[in-house]
Amino acid sequence: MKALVESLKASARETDATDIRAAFAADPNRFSRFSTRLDDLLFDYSKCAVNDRVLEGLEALAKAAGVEEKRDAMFRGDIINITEERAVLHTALRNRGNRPVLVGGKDVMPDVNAVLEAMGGFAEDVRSGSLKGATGREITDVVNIGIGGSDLGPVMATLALAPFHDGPRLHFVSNVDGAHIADTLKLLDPETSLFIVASKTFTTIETMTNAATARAFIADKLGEAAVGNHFAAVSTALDKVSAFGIDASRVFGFWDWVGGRYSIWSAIGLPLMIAIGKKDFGRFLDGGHAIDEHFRGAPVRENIPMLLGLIGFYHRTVLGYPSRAILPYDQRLSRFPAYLQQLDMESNGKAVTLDSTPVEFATGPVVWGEPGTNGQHAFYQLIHQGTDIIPAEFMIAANGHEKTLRHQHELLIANCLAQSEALMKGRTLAEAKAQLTAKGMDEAKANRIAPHRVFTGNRPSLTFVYDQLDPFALGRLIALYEHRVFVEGALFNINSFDQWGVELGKELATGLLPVVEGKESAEGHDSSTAGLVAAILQAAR
Ligand SMILES: O=P(O)(O)OC[C@H]1O[C@H](O)[C@H](O)[C@@H](O)[C@@H]1O
Repeated sequence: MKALVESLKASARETDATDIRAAFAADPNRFSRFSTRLDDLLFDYSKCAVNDRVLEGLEALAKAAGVEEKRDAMFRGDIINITEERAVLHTALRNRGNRPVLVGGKDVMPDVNAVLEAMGGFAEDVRSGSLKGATGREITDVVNIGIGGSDLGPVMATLALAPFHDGPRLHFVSNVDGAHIADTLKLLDPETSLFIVASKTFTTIETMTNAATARAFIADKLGEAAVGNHFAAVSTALDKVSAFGIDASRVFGFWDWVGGRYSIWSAIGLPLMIAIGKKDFGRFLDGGHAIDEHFRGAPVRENIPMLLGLIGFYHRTVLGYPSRAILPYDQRLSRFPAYLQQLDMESNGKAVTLDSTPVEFATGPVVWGEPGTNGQHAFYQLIHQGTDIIPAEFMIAANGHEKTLRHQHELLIANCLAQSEALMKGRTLAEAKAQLTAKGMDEAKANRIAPHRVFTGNRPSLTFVYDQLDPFALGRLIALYEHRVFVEGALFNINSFDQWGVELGKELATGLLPVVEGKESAEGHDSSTAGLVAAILQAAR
């Protein structure tokens, strides 16, 4: 693999692959050669630093890394999460054709369908008002209490699908910071509120603490006996849920073969289903399934997640670009970058291979972003003229939902396309100077100012265009990125499905709590930690 990566570096150098501007000038068909479509979804990667030779090299790399075999092993239900000894089957949750999926010889589909059915019944009862609070009033507000994978997916998707939201109001509480739940509870009437405690493990301290606060809110206002009417839970740890006192009829399970950051398709999606209804949630699953079928069947050069992964690997590992910016020109995708941060960085932020040896090259990039056009007025300066090259990933709908505001949508589109054009084309020193002198600036001043107005160009970007952001389109987008992360993880030869990196901080926080509470001394901690604790305790009221 290392040798293949080196030869890709050489091909990029020898073929001037990073001179994207020259590639466009030389080939009027570049767009049609380096873009592909799946129904209304267009994927344009012509503004990336690729050419045929590079793509051939990347295909060879994918073969050598066994990406397709690894993909098939995932869909088959092999134990590919080797450190946790689990299958990885979020795809079974959206397996709309009901093709049998075996785990330990047993088809999981009947259980998957049973939970989906139960969620549907519960969601529709909440939405129709037939499910009532303890005092007989309808539910107007649903609060999801969860964090990480038990929060980001539902938050992101609920915002994304606002035009389809016709159920009760939704709120999300994740942070252990008491401010989060306090600010939320202020908005609620306990008689008409329903809390969903969402936690795969049902041990996460943030979620358990917030759930206890919510429980007290109901018990204090409506009495202990009312708690059951105002809570539901989603978890794989059903024994722990029953200990919390939530009735089995309001508990929705999932399985250890669903990773937290891949769990929006499972019962973790319950808040989204309550917001948009069972039918639209089904369309969301359909979108994910469409990508699964595409990922399994399409040849590499038409396979969007495969291309996305290969190009991602190429930019990151071969060309050494340290981060990628996710820039949806879609305000409703405002939390999509945060969602992808967990998906990508928790999956591929690893430095040990599946053979338990250190990796030989750079793995997952830093993932970040904000919706356009807002980002343009904040951090795009650095993307255009900073010293790092940051591949940008744009996404835009051909149609907004606001029919009477088509003009605003046209402005949005123009801005999105202009950014990728500017990143690719840039502005030379001669062009910058000519612009200044044309405005009447004298030669000496123009020489001084022009360098500040130079854009190197050749900054890679890729663009997704879809018809409109609806449940199907969102499901498709998420699944595309899931499989992209999979392809990159397969090339890195790492386990994309564990997350040991989050453990140490949790362990130390548990150890520090008694010190922060003033019950134990800070002895044994480093002087910075001890000094910070002392300062806080001194100021504590
Ligand atoms: O769903 P839970 O078990 O409460 O876990 C919530 C989150 O916390 C952990 O620390 C993991 O890093 C995440 O992958 C997970 O999504």
